[in-house]
Amino acid sequence: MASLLKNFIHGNDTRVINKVPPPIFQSWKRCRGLNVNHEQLFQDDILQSNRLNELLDSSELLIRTAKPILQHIFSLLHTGKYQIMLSNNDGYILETLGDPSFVNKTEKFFLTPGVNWRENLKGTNGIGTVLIEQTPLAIPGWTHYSLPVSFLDCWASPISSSDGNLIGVLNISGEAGATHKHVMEITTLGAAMIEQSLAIAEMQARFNLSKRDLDALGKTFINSLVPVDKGDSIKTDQQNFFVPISFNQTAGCETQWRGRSPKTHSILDIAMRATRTDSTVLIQGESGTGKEIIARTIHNSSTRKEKPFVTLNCAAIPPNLVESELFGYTGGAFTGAKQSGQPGKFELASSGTIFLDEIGDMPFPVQASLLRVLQQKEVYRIGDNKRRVMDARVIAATNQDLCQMVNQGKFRLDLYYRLKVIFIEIPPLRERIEDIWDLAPYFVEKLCKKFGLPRMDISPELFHHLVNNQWPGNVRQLENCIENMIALSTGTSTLTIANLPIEYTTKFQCSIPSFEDQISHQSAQLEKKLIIQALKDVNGNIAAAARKLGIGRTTLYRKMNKLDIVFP
Ligand SMILES: Nc1ncnc2c1ncn2[C@@H]1O[C@H](COP(=O)(O)OP(=O)(O)OP(=O)(O)O)[C@@H](O)[C@H]1O
Repeated sequence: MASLLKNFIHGNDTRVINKVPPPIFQSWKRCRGLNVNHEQLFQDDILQSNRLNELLDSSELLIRTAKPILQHIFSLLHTGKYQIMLSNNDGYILETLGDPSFVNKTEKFFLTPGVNWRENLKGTNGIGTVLIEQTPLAIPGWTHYSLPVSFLDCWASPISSSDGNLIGVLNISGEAGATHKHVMEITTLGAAMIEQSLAIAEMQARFNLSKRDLDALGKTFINSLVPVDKGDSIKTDQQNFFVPISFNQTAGCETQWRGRSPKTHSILDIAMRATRTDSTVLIQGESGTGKEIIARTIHNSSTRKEKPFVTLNCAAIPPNLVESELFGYTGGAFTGAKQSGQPGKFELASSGTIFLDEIGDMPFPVQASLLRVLQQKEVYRIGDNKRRVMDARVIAATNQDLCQMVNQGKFRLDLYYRLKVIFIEIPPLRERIEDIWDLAPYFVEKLCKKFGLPRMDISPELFHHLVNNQWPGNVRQLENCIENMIALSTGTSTLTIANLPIEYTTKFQCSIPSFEDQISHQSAQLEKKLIIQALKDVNGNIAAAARKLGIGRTTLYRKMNKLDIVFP
């Protein structure tokens, strides 16, 4: 393999071009064009300690955010014979972490903070070449343009800020020729984790800043309106002033419903449109996804908001009592009935909203009575023939698949359609994990207030743990987990993984796919991408694609089959 580079340096491009990955070939061309030294590695551009300290200070956020992630990914590199490096977007190494015996070996090759690894200085290498190509790359030892570093196999991935600017590179180096499993995937995942942590940190900073600005703005505004000596009225006006602000911030939605995912946005969008009418709404979603909170949001944002919001959990009361709970009864209507009689939930919800939770558990015979009420807009108490107008808006919720229940004859088709005039499906939290970025800090703030504790932050590692869990109990489980951590915390200002109760750590291990599994999933995706690209490049010619990929035709067919690749 090393002879390929020699051939290239001597100008034999045609011998090399098809045997070297295109980004490496381009990099070699750049290095040759710039006369980068092939035999020696020069000590160009190494920062003196004062300049290095300045650089480390100005990169503090990136380093602080990346450090725990570097430790985490180092723990995943099983043999430990690796060195991880973080560089900035100028190619300067900012931080390194590695196996001490291996680092001893690499130090003399300048893999230390303050050394610049731009491609024009050091030739083809993980940091420098990725800074130019801006894509994850594997740089096997023999592809390094500078011979002295050919003893290293490297993998590197770019790190971008939330606005898409390149801010650095994550590079992992190991001994060339050794067996390296999943290092490319670990590198790209590590870079993605750093990007995610930075986005969270930025968001927290922005939130704190805007809260400070808002407080300052509030004070200025009040001071300019109200004479300073009227302490009480200042307080009242200040409260009034903040009401429209928080109302606007939640896009007109009067119940706090957190979440930034497109799925949550579209749910809120349907919910807000539902407030304009009195049509029945059916909300479907797993337990703890927020069905009740969305029902309350619809009620609180509608013209009915001053009227009652009455809930009936159809699964929580004995089937024989559901009817009397819903419609009420007259005195002595049945054994055990109150002498004075009792209004039903429909009457109690008059002009407001009735929320029928777990509607899938409504007994079949009661479904017919409910349908009648919805159609005729009137209720009769059990044992009574006095007609009462039913003007409550009905919102029903279920965690079962009602359509399937209809097919199985367990739920009435006509009632199903009556309820499903507006349909809202809330996906499980694991399908909208971006929401955790809003939900977790929201619950921390809410629960700190509840327990009378000072504000707390969430460490980036804990955030990663939270966003990587499957949350089978959805938002409720997340809230309970955070409540647990806060309740058991002892004077900490930042919640970390150490605050997770043991049983939760075990649960995390059980419920999330192992890192190995995640990696093999990622590898499969990567493999799929490469195969599709190769097929595209050769217009679907299987033999040519197999040659391009360096595998046999049968293997390619087998892989296409396994990865569901259909290529016309
Ligand atoms: N988007 C959200 N923002 C803030 N809190 C939320 C959100 N979604 C759910 N919650 C909170 O999570 C908990 C569970 O929500 P909710 O009771 O609405 O779920 P549900 O789907 O009705 O559950 P179940 O099916 O078990 O009745 C509540 O404490 C609720 O306040």
